Amino acid sequence: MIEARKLAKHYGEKTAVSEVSFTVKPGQVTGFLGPNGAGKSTTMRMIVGLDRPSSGDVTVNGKHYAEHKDPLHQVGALLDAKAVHTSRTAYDHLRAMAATHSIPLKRVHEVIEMTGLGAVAKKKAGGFSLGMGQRLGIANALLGDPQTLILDEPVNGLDPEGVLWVRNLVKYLAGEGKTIFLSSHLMSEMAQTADHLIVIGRGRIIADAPIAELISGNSIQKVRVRTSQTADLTRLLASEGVTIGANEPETLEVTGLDSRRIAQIALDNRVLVYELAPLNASLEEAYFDLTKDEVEYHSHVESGEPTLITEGK
Ligand SMILES: Nc1ncnc2c1ncn2[C@@H]1O[C@H](COP(=O)(O)OP(=O)(O)OP(=O)(O)O)[C@@H](O)[C@H]1O
Repeated sequence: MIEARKLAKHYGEKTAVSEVSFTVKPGQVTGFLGPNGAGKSTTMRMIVGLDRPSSGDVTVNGKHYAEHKDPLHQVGALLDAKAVHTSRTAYDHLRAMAATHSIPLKRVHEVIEMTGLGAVAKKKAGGFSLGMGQRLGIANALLGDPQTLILDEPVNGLDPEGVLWVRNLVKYLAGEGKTIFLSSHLMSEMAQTADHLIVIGRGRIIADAPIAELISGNSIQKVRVRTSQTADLTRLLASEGVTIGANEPETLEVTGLDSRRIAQIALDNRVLVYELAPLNASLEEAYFDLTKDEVEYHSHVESGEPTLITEGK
């Protein structure tokens, strides 16, 4: 369990995190989302004591990270996959970590096996690809079989098999009752992995809810209707005050009425409808809706050339 209370971090004039309060519960995967520069990494770093809060407080399993006598058994973190001795082999890195935390060598072999590092374990970490570096970072986080796992962008650089492996791993660990807190910019991946989401924008929490609730509450539900009588149906639905889009022949996308009501109107007026499909809103839509005013760095592509502009600084 991670509990943040009015947690804040300022760098001079810059507020990276502004008095955030949230709880990350055991037994589920909690995703941490937000635009670039929103404060995700800073928050995660404060949880494990790598950054000192300017004010407020955060505890893991009831204590500040530094107060735990067995920190690696309490919290495993992947915050920067490049934070390894480049001249050490993966095996030596994990072995040194285990030796300094009274973790048996057997566990080193276990995490190497679990993370698929077997073939490269005796190679120097400095020569690792991004994906192999991520796997080593995850192996490191798992070393103490921690109750709480914090992963900043764990799937960054992983191949599709690796992405699937991380998804299954964190779901399995959550099922075992562990607390899992992970960030990712990959919306489709987050939608498939997380049970609960915390969304941060410009250092403030803008949503903290189960993923299904967040999607249904922050996106527009549409129904796709296929009919050869698009003109007739458009006229009939127009009187109901709906918004109708039409991007394909014989197809309408209706916003503002549910499929049952559309079916009833079509039946009452002898309009033949051969498909009626509620369109599932995506996490991406909900996310863009939630964060549209919170994005610090916008990409502009009017001229074909992306430009970075900074607001609010
Ligand atoms: N050491 C630092 N000194 C000054 N400003 C910092 C420092 N670390 C972070 N910041 C600023 O704090 C804000 C939050 O940064 P942070 O890295 O936590 O965001 P993030 O949500 O993790 O972003 P990203 O998705 O790009 O990784 C940013 O505006 C960043 O520039």
